[in-house]
Amino acid sequence: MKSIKTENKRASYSADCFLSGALITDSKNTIIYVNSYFEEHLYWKSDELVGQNINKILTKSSRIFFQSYLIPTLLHEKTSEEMQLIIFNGQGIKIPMTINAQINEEGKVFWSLYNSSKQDQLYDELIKTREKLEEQAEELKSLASTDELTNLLNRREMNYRSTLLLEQSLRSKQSVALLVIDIDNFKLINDTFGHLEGDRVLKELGQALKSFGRQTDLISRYGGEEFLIMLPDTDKKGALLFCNRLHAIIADILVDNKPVTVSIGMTISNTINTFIDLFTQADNAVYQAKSLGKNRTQLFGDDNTI
Ligand SMILES: Nc1nc2c(ncn2[C@@H]2O[C@H](COP(=O)(O)OP(=O)(O)OP(=O)(O)O)[C@@H](O)[C@H]2O)c(=O)[nH]1
Repeated sequence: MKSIKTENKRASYSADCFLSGALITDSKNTIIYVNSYFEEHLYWKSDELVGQNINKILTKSSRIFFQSYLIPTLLHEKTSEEMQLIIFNGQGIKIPMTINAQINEEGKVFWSLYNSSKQDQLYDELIKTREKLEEQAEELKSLASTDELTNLLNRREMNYRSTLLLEQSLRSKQSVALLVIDIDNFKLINDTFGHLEGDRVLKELGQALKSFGRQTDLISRYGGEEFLIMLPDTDKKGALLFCNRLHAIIADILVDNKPVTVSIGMTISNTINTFIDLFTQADNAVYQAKSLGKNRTQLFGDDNTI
């Protein structure tokens, strides 16, 4: 049995004691009750709202949502929880609110409204944090796959991408060209002009290769002064043309007013080559180019150099 004391205590509480909005509308969507939250926190006086259609406090998009979703849901389910609506406060400012509502048999709807601005801020912050983390992950990925000095692909990334590209090319029966490019007498540049000058040459060569190559070419710094390039969908003729032009643009890089030169070992894939096969062939070819006097391109398996 409830004591009289408890009953009295209950009676002294009302919807005005809660830190959330309470609102009742009738079956014609006319507001018939608002609690004091509306005056204290949303700057609406009770008599400005009671007798008015609920549309008075809803933004345009919220009205559409109210008519097309909320009311049908209430009629069908009798309750509707955690809906997001934007309402105007008495000063005309838009406030995001989370709504719980239930409908009774007479069609009266009992609304409880919670200000969700802080929740929205939290979502915003979560989204920003997630975007930041994604950016950082991208940066890390790029750092892990790029050579710091030249910004070209590093050896590990080149091995990975070349293997993929070669597999695709074998499937589509296209040939690829693999070039090993080795700067001539680079030790002499370092020893005579210092490591910083050597680094400048590496950087400039990296830039030249990048701006010269196509978007689909794989261009890497493979080791100290050795660069590896894979050209998709390229035959012997196209690759030789590429190498000739490469010698010309690299000659624009000067050390002590003299053009830098490179030796290039080149090979063209056939239908059964692996990446290791191709690399070994191009590496042998560059060795041959060096021994034949440097500053030239040597095609693997060919006696002539260019
Ligand atoms: N400045 C600089 N030098 C590097 C870097 N990595 C490797 N090297 C230098 O590159 C030089 C390569 O020398 P070698 O392998 O003898 O080749 P080379 O002098 O070009 O001789 P050839 O290949 O026969 O023309 C060495 O002196 C290395 O120290 C780097 O990141 N920066």
